[in-house]
Amino acid sequence: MKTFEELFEELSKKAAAGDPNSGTVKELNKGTHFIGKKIVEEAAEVWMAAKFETDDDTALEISQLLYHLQVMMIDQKLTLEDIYKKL
Ligand SMILES: N=c1c2ncn([C@@H]3O[C@H](COP(=O)(O)OP(=O)(O)OP(=O)(O)O)[C@@H](O)[C@H]3O)c2ncn1[C@@H]1O[C@H](COP(=O)(O)O)[C@@H](O)[C@H]1O
Repeated sequence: MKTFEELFEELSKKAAAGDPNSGTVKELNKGTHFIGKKIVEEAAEVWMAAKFETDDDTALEISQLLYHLQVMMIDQKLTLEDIYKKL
């Protein structure tokens, strides 16, 4: 189990290191348009899981949406603080 902050730190380090085995690095290399499409896709999966699947399925889809949002934050060079200031 990991927190939102721990995941962001992990992804930021992988991005900085350019780890070739990292799915995050591969996704970042595909660019903003690709990441945006993943966010829209995962958001729809959250909606469908909430409507038709179990709580556990919905939690999984929400975790995946949060992951892709973090990838977009890194792509856009946004920090956690940048987001928290808006909450
Ligand atoms: N939390 C996640 C995470 N959530 C979602 N995903 C990615 O998002 C995809 C979502 O799965 P879906 O089945 O919905 O999507 P899909 O379209 O069927 O799958 P793809 O064709 O996109 O692979 C997964 O295949 C992963 O590629 C994630 N990839 C990585 N992480 C975590 O990120 C960290 C770094 O991962 P790496 O960069 O790969 O080392 C690790 O701690 C991982 O646990």
